[in-house]
Amino acid sequence: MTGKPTLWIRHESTGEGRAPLSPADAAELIREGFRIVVEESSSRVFPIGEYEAVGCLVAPADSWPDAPPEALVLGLKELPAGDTPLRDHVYFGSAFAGQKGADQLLRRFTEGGGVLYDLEHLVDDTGHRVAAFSYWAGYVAAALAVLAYRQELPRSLTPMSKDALDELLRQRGDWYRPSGLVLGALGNSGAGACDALRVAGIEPTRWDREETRVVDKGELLDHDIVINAVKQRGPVVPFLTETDLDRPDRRTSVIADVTCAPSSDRNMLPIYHERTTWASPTLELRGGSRSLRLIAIENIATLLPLEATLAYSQQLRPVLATLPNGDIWQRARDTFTQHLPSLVAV
Ligand SMILES: NC(=O)c1ccc[n+]([C@@H]2O[C@H](COP(=O)([O-])OP(=O)(O)OC[C@H]3O[C@@H](n4cnc5c(N)ncnc54)[C@H](O)[C@@H]3O)[C@@H](O)[C@H]2O)c1
Repeated sequence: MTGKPTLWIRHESTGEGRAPLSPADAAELIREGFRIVVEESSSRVFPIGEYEAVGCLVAPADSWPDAPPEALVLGLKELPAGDTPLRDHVYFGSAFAGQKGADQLLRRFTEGGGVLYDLEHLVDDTGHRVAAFSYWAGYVAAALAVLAYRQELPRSLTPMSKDALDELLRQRGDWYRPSGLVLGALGNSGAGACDALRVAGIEPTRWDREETRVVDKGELLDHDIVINAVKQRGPVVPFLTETDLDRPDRRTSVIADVTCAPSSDRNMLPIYHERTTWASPTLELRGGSRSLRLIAIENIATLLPLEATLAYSQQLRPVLATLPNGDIWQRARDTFTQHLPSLVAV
């Protein structure tokens, strides 16, 4: 890429309501000289007219394979299955950690002469991700944990507005107020989790690195609700293991794990093996009178597509503005290239 690329925002074939860029941020990039094409979408939280009104061009849903060669396709979630060669694409490709189908996907990029700029790997010079859905992931996780605690979790969870979620969350009446602990409280997800608990009338106990130098498991499990929003970069000593769940002094009855990485060596809560889902948001870890339920949903911020998109887009826009040759993009290209040699071995 040399000059500013055309940004081509694709429809999310997974039915995702979030988008990588809001109409307001698209308008800003257009003012900075970008040409932006937006595909029509039945699932996106913003109607296509809002993009059109700020000067974006409109294309039919799923027409990105025919985008002009200079276009940089921008999306969030996985592509529809296929084997056609791919050109430059920005999205969560999930292909750099040996995931299922990763080699085939990377091969499609090499065949098409394209680069996969993985949103997970857009990092600054200290290695920090430049855009993430963290705050709203923490918010939703804590909100669902409170609702699960109160046995008020809606049967089927579908995207909603923050007002609607907060309305569910606000404590009515003078019932017992559960206690809540947020692990990783000083981080982005942690901040969201704390805010959601406060909406529910719960002032959270906030633990971060300082408070977990030596983990007091008794104190940890003395909270009705525990939210794990910790981010670890290497192998860890877990906060809890399976046997801790049977401690007679356990008060905790709902754990929400924002981290959601049961098979990772960075998992601070090796107490479950499968994530939970929108269709089945809680997993019973212990039953009976001392029940314990877990919530661990990937892409959990999808429940609030508007807030999640606005926050994400605000972080991504200044990074997009540095295309094509900003350091972040150069680093992302290097990351892509570094993951290609594994293809030679297959
Ligand atoms: N489920 C989802 O949809 C979803 C979405 C976004 C982020 N996440 C995950 O949420 C987690 C947090 O992400 P983030 O962006 O908020 O990270 P962050 O870097 O903003 O915050 C992480 C916090 O964890 C703290 N921490 C690290 N080690 C700790 C320890 N041993 N004890 C206590 N605190 C510790 C850090 O000091 C920091 O405050 C990550 O694992 C991320 O992958 C999940």
